[in-house]
Amino acid sequence: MLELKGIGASAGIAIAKAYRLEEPELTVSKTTVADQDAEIRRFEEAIQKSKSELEKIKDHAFKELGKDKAEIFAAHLLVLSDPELLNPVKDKISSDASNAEFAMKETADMFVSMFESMDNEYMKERAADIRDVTKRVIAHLIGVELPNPSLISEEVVIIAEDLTPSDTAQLNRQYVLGFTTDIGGRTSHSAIMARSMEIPAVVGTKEATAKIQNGTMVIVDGLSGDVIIDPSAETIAAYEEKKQQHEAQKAEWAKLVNEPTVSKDGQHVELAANIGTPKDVKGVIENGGEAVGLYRTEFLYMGRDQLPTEDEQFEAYKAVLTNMEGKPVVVRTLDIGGDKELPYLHLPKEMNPFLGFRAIRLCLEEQDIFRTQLRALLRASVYGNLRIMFPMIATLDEFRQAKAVLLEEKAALQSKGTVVSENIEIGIMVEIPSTAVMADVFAKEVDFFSIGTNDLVQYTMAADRMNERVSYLYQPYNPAILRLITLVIEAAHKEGKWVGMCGEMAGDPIAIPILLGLGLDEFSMSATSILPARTQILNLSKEEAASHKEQILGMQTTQEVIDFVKKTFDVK
Ligand SMILES: C=C(OP(=O)(O)O)C(=O)O
Ligand SMILES: [Mg+2]
Repeated sequence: MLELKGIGASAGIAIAKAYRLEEPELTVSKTTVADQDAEIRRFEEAIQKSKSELEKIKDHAFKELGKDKAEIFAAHLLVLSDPELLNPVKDKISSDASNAEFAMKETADMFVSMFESMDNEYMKERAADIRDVTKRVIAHLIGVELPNPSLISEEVVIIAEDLTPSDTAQLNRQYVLGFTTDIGGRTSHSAIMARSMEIPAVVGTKEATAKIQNGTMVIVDGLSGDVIIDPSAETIAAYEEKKQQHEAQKAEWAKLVNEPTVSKDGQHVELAANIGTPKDVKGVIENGGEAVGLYRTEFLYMGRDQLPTEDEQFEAYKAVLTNMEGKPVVVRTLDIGGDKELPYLHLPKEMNPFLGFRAIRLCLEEQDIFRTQLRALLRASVYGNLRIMFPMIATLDEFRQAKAVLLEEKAALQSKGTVVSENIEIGIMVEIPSTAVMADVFAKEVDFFSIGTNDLVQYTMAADRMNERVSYLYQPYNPAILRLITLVIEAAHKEGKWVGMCGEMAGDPIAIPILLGLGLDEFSMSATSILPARTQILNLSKEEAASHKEQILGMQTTQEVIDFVKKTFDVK
């Protein structure tokens, strides 16, 4: 039995066999074959096996994830039937007496570099398809198994170096009971996805892949951040018990689903949820969310091979607004970049993607993408209470430009007779320190702020939110962060505007008493954090929390803040 310590990223306990999700080694080298005909047959068999595997994946994707995702695999199947790719491979085997894997790789590399150098989106996508299927064929030829999380059909815990947000979105909740990764932090997007999918997860263990073999029994404790490898029968029994306690606790919280969030001294605050897809609304309702405080629309653009159309987006936004039945829904415009990539945009690799061409910066430059999204939002606005929010605003000028584009699209729609709501609030994320510092200036022009502490902390502390080696610097309760938050809340209230927070800090039991005392109006968090947060706020007095404001803001270190909150507000 061995124990690893990581970061509890999604509450709950999973006990199951390990399933290692890794990119296998697929290097090939050239050898000379004596029987070229036999080698060609071996190649054809590998193609057949790859095809039947892809057929299965395609059917599964169609059932579980819909037509769009299934089409990716249909395109892969077409590549595997294309004589323009297959014949040169066979020719190479015959003429050079080359081994099949080497011939396949050489031929595929030639097509990939040819297609990639063309200034044509379609051809670039075909290059990506060829790269993908080549991996599969070579894996068959050299006898290596490619992992495929969507084909898992028994209960497992996934072990990976890292999971991309779209890997996470494709996990089958029925069989994937939990996951653990070497890298990542609580605010990496795979962790955020895990919380919205309610899959227990521990990230940033540094050595899960080095220490855990396929098939080993593993316990993932997303509450404490512990991962137990090859546990004894007693340990399993103890964790089964802890799991049941957690379930019982959840049942207690569930009694507050329809209660308002009112502090002990009668002050109401709004508890909202962060969502990534329209399907997440069900979890918001089940967990008693009073609003959607952040709809991360970028997930609509991910895990596919082209941009979503205006109509597809309209349907998604309409579904969220309709299902929230008039409760507020803050939709954030496309925030791509950082750890959220869109391969089909073919953006050049950057040295510092979190500081690069992303979010509103990209939208103001690639206005077709931005305007399509805004039109879809404006058309959907009549189905509920829509609020539009721009991400990563660093300057007032960016906000003004984004708002001007929105108003232009609104006027254009109205001139064509489309009805658009007149009550759409327009706000911004505060996740860049310059914007927090200038909040008094912004407050005169925006309708609301939502503080994105996931990024605000990383930019203020200069500590990458994904990098577990600097996670000691990732300090949401650092007085520097608390002072920035205070600047924003005070500036907004002076102008009669409201302030929310949609970074993970909003659902954190240590942060909640501080934020309540600072006057935060709306707390937006993973849906599963809402009921514990409500329970906590029902037992806090806002006035008393506010009475500690100056003292907390005057503290010198993060630890001082933590110790004070734990003692004063009885937080575990
Ligand atoms: C909510 C935020 O946005 P994201 O986590 O999507 O970057 C944030 O930065 O706090
Ligand atoms: Mg952010």
